[in-house]
Amino acid sequence: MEPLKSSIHDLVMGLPSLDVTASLSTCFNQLKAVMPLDGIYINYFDKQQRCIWPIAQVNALGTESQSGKISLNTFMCQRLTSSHRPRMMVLADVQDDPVTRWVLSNYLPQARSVILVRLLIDGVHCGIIGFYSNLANQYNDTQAKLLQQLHRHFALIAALEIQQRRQAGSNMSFQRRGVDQVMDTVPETVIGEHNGLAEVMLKVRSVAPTRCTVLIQGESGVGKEVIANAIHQHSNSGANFVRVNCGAIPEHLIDSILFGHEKGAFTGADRQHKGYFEQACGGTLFLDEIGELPLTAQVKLLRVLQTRRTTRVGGTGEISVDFRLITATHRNLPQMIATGEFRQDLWYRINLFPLDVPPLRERKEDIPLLAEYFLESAIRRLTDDDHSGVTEYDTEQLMEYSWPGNVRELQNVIDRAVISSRNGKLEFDLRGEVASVSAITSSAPVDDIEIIPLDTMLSQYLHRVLLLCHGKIHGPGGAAERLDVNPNTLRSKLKKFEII
Ligand SMILES: Nc1ncnc2c1ncn2[C@@H]1O[C@H](COP(=O)(O)OP(=O)(O)OP(=O)(O)O)[C@@H](O)[C@H]1O
Repeated sequence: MEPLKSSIHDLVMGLPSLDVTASLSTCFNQLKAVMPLDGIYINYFDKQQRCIWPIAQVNALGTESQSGKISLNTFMCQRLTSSHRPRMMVLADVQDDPVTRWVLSNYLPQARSVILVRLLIDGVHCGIIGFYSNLANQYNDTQAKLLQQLHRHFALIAALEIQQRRQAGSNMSFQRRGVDQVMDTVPETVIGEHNGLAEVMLKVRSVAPTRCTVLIQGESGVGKEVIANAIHQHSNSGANFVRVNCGAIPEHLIDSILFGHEKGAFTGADRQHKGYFEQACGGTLFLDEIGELPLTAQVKLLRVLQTRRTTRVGGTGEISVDFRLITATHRNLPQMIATGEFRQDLWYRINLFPLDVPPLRERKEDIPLLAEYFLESAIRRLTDDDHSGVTEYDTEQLMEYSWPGNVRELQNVIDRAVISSRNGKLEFDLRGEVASVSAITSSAPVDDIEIIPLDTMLSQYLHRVLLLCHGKIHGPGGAAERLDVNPNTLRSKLKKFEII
């Protein structure tokens, strides 16, 4: 331990610079010779905005000043500001502390064991400096106590750095707020990108800059749209991302919506409308639920992909359209080709780079991070109350469930838990599916049950639900909302059972 002690003594006496990257670099070079160390990072805790601002980090490749922010939920903020949180912590594994696990999963997923030294100014927590190794179980309390001597220097640096950033970009936080609003619909970061979605994201990064056509496949609610968005973001094109839900366009409007129309092309066309192909020019066109596109529209889409030209309804001239195409479906397209519901030639055109997004039950390691992310978003959107956060017991429960509705179902379960929480304590109801089935059968005496095929049962049940909802599928009070399923999923089931 002596070498570490004397190195830290030298550092405390001799860190002359108030420049953050220079200070981190000096520390890293001296300390890595006397303790296990793969990197050091420093970040700032912003209580008002309930987030962490990464400031800088150093590793064997050099130093890096950082930007961006990591949102925290109420539970995480409470943990950080709690007077019980020790001034330094030794984590044998980052998994041992939910806040550190969340923060590092965003930008240092390789870190395993960490010494955290809190940076306090006038006793107020303003951030941390973290010393990490990529291996678990590398540190002890003696090392942590020695490293704690560096906290004053880095607390000062963190405070100065944040002050400078605030002055330099008083409109930066405004811009970030804009991004946050977008995050509530399509998240900027893909949760699980370093865990259960690591392989998918590897493909995303390699295909993104190529403008190659991508077909994203996966069950309903797995995050296909999130992946499509990530491809667009990693392509750095900066141009439009136009999403079209093919299942949501009424069949008689498909032409005018995809291709656009000229003024007067039909009754009610009181002005010219640019179609989605035109709107996506120079950027990305994302055709979601492509399996729902009727055959007539499939033929027209194929023609656009072959010629890269479209004609507006009621128009005469052809318009060149240049866009990157991403499609997605939860349907089995080869099976649809076999039954004549999907054109094989179109499938060849769109299936250039297939990307499969695995269901949540096959990547359960993502559940804790997703739960924390959704909880934070639900609290922000739905309540002003404080919440206890996701306890270890809750996480176990969430991990045991099979999530037939995938990530979307997890998000709904968390929203419901926040809405129905009492005294800030969350209660997860994972019996949604079971409850509705028992509601149908409970009216019949047990020994009187006629066993019928599941599909017949489902078809009859959906038929009754639709009658109850006066035929309304989409929107408030509609069958999809009452059944808590995606309207497109419901629509395809209703079509399958020939109810609509
Ligand atoms: N990896 C992820 N990180 C953060 N949020 C996610 C992730 N995956 C899914 N979500 C969220 O879950 C919900 C469902 O995701 P999304 O709409 O992308 O699924 P989908 O596969 O396109 O569903 P569908 O087939 O029904 O269209 C969305 O609110 C999305 O923001």
